[in-house]
Amino acid sequence: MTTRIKFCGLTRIEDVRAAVALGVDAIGFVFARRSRRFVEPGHAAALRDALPPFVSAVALFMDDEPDWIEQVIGAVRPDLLQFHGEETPPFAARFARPYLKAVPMASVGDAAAYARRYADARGFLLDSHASGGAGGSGTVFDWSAVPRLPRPVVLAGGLDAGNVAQAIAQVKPYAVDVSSGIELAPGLKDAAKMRAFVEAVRAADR
Ligand SMILES: O=C(O)c1ccccc1NCC(=O)[C@H](O)[C@H](O)COP(=O)(O)O
Repeated sequence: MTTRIKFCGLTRIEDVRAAVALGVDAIGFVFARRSRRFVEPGHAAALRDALPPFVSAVALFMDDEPDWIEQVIGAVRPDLLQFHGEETPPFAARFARPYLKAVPMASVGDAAAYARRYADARGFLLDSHASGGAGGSGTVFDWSAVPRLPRPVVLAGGLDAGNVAQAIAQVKPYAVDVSSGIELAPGLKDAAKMRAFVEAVRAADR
């Protein structure tokens, strides 16, 4: 099976173009203001316009106000929302857009029960949320704790070109998601690391 690839936390047009040229499936833009990878909606809209058909734009939020989320949706027209905080299932559903729910694997005891709560989620992004933080920590969690889930699993948290093949072999996720592992600095991606990551995923799929 082909493992889908999402690159997250992009802020520069050259990084978006490089990711598209590598054939990634989705690009994540972070609209949580506390993030070091935050992008203004107007700038993200320009980045989004560089995406060809069949490459998805994903808008990330973390306990943000509904007005802010609506503003971002209006400006960026994301294909998918991604919620990283304590958003409840009704809150996540109120925007009438498909969404992923991030599951904080470092703190959630029963990930399957957690996932069942979010009956409307299109998939679950399993991340470490290291030290009670958000996402994008660059920290791996214990992959043996990944249960069978009723909808697609997007594996995130500390992935890079060196460990993603092992992660795919062990978890067999629908998709992998990376931010820190393809960066020079927060929000600034590295062309060589992006390429190495995609090549490692393709090799793992063969
Ligand atoms: O990236 C952030 O700064 C961030 C802030 C608040 C909520 C979510 C955030 N990022 C989510 C992600 O980018 C993914 O979880 C990520 O791909 C995994 O990150 P990493 O461990 O750095 O690869």
